[in-house]
Amino acid sequence: MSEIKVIVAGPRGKMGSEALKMIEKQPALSLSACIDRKHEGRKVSDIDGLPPFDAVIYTDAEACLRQVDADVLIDLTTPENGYKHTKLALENGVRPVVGTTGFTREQLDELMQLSEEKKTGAVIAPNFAIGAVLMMQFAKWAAKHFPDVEIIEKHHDQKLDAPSGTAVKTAELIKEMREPHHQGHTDEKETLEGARGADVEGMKIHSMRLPGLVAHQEVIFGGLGETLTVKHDSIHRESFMSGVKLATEKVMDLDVLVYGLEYLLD
Ligand SMILES: NC(=O)C1=CN([C@@H]2O[C@H](COP(=O)(O)OP(=O)(O)OC[C@H]3O[C@@H](n4cnc5c(N)ncnc54)[C@H](OP(=O)(O)O)[C@@H]3O)[C@@H](O)[C@H]2O)C=CC1
Ligand SMILES: O=C(O)C1=N[C@H](C(=O)O)C[C@H](O)C1
Repeated sequence: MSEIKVIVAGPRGKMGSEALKMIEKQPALSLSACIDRKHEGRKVSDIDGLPPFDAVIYTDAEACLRQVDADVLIDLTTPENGYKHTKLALENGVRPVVGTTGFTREQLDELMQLSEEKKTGAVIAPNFAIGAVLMMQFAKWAAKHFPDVEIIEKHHDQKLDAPSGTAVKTAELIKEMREPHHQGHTDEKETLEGARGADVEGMKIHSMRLPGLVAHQEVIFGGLGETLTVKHDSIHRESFMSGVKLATEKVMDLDVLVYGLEYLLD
């Protein structure tokens, strides 16, 4: 396999900096450039705490994606910027691998259509941790037998989007197995607004944000006289990196956008 040339957007972030460390360890990947909000024209190696790459930092994403010779854009930024970068990448023939969450359904549909039009593969994965992908698949399976379900996701307090991309994706997978229906007492009333969480066709999603947390989710199913809990914890962001690497390699063979790492697992 020839070397895959990568641009990373968000290199100073919690995930972006972890992605740079992963690229540094992979002989099959090379860093062509970074997209950041700061440090125009400087080398990555000039920035405190980042690995010693000679790759140059661009603050203008469009200029970067037009000018730099790259195969893949890894985006780990914010919902608004991640969407813009993904669109620009597709328009410039660079394959996006997107971990950024918080895109709307309309944005995802638009990006899928653009990817198809441009015949440029893309991966948008709300969670790159293999354990989290399995947790979502197990939850989908369980929903066939346990239609009453609530999702509790817990994250660090710097997270911008709620519910998490993982919780949204989990609810979408469960929806494929579960008929919409009300859960709980039909006369139930919230005496404090929001007490029952967000509602997706009757199932509930609860989002917790606290310092000290990384990324955690429980999917709790209730049946007659029993409950089943499917649970996943990322306790370090290196948990996401084997998935980022896999997506970066596999996107080279795609000509459509896939939403979820499960499509790339054997
Ligand atoms: N799919 C997955 O497995 C995972 C996804 N995520 C998602 O990844 C994203 C990043 O998460 P995380 O690393 O924790 O967040 P951070 O806030 O730590 O990092 C985001 C980085 O993006 C930078 N940034 C903001 N705007 C721009 C821009 N226009 N161009 C380039 N860089 C920009 C920020 O810079 P500054 O600090 O100066 O604002 C910051 O360095 C989130 O959407 C999160 O939900 C997180 C973990 C796993
Ligand atoms: O912001 C995070 O940290 C995470 N975001 C993703 C999400 O929204 O699901 C993935 C993981 O949960 C960590």
